[in-house]
Amino acid sequence: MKIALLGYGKMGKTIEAIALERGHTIVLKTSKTVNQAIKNADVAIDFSIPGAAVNNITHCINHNIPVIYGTTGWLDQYDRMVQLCHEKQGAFIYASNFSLGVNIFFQLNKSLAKMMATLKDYAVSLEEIHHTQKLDAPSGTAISLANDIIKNHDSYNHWALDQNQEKTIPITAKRIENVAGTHTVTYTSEVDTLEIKHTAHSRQGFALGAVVAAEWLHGKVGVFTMKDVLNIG
Ligand SMILES: NC(=O)C1=CN([C@@H]2O[C@H](COP(=O)(O)OP(=O)(O)OC[C@H]3O[C@@H](n4cnc5c(N)ncnc54)[C@H](OP(=O)(O)O)[C@@H]3O)[C@@H](O)[C@H]2O)C=CC1
Ligand SMILES: O=C(O)C1=N[C@H](C(=O)O)C[C@H](O)C1
Repeated sequence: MKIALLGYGKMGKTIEAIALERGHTIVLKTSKTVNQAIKNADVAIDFSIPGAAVNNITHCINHNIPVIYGTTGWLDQYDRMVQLCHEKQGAFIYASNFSLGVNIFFQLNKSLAKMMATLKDYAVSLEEIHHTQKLDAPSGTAISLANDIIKNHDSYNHWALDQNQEKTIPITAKRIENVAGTHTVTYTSEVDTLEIKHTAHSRQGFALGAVVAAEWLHGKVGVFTMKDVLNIG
């Protein structure tokens, strides 16, 4: 496949290496606003900045280029982009986390939330740890985990960063040099604590997942998720 990389930073470079290993060609790599050169691509993979989301996704969909979207911190515009994709019969996948491990962790989190919903003595909290260059907090993955708990546990209807309020899942975001991404979901009662945790050892898992998603999306029309790509859940 001919791939356009929108955002050529830490993730863009990791994706390039994996895409080349898997026999793909990189026809565009840019850290600037998307331009006409994208029209040669079979698929675009975007790991850039939240402020570029609407422009980059719109540009790709208007040029009939399927989009794999990994940038986090822009979800207030998600429904608008989904609508555009349907209107133009484009192809689009957003995932807060493309790694296989985290997508299995998402399923565990949902099952655990269903089980814990009847055990009212336990309070849930989330912690995410990332490298110090990360622009957004909480992480997109932590937001996905929190939203999945809210859907499956009737004691919660909001999440909030560093706040303990009624019916609200508190999220703590820590920034430590060189941490690729660690997420922990904790249920605590007076008598014990139950935790599930995912630790990324590098960016390889995210990058491989994004390339696998691009291979899967090529030739399809519609809005999909990693659950469709990995056929889980
Ligand atoms: N979904 C997932 O699985 C994962 C998601 N992410 C997310 O991906 C994003 C990027 O992460 P990371 O690679 O670590 O960040 P980096 O800061 O290393 O890279 C971002 C790149 O985007 C460039 N850029 C800035 N403006 C634009 C624009 N308008 N169009 C295209 N590129 C632009 C930046 O250029 P310059 O430096 O010149 O400003 C930079 O090269 C983040 O939102 C992060 O949360 C990260 C890992 C996994
Ligand atoms: O910025 C990162 O690095 C990461 N961002 C994603 C997120 O916000 O959840 C995914 C992963 O945790 C790494």
